[in-house]
Amino acid sequence: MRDLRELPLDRILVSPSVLAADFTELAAEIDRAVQGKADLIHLDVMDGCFVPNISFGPPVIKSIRKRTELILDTHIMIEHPVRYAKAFAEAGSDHLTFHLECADPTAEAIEAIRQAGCTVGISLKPATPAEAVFPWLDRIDLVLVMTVEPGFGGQKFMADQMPKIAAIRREIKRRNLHVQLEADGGIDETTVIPTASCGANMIVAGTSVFRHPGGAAEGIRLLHDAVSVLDTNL
Ligand SMILES: O=C(CO)[C@@H](O)[C@H](O)COP(=O)(O)O
Repeated sequence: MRDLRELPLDRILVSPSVLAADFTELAAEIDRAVQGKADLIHLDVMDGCFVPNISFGPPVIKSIRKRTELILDTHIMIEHPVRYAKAFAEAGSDHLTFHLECADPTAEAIEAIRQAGCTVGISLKPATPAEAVFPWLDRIDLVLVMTVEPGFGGQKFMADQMPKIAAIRREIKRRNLHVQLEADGGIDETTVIPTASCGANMIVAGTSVFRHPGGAAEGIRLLHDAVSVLDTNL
């Protein structure tokens, strides 16, 4: 099963971001996340234009694809998703989340990603209000709320994004939509609590997983343990 639409909506899922992994042993890092019961693998693609950083692209994704059967949850922080959707799909991405703030028209980006055979997500930078994604909710599979400015791992969690997560959760519920609500940036076993309490059911974590002194599996376990006692009301 490699279809994001088949993942549960009523359970907290963890998507470790390989941006924080040790790239000299990427295969082993992926194995550790899989053994630690990651639900997906999060891939942060940065083009040096949409965000002031460059990470990796299709060749690295192609290598990761060989290592795991988990859904490759690919966050494309790029200006032109329309131009590159097919290349990411061919490399092995199952899901592509683009930014509402990118240079391409939103409808065209959604169409290009569907045409490429991937499920579709829209991400919002911290300054973009929740309401901006509402017109698109019935055409996508996932909303990604950034809890840091996109571009770098290891930043401080922005608690002021919690009302946005809560507002999007309310709208998904009100319209009874099948949409995953993901949060990303600065999430660890402490900050996951407000994030999940406000209604995010998919958690991206880089530093707290791949840089955990006890290893990636321990980082994932701590996130799951932290939310296991919550009444998340998803
Ligand atoms: O998309 C991004 C950054 O732009 C994130 O996926 C971060 O890379 C998450 O890393 P941590 O904040 O958990 O270190």
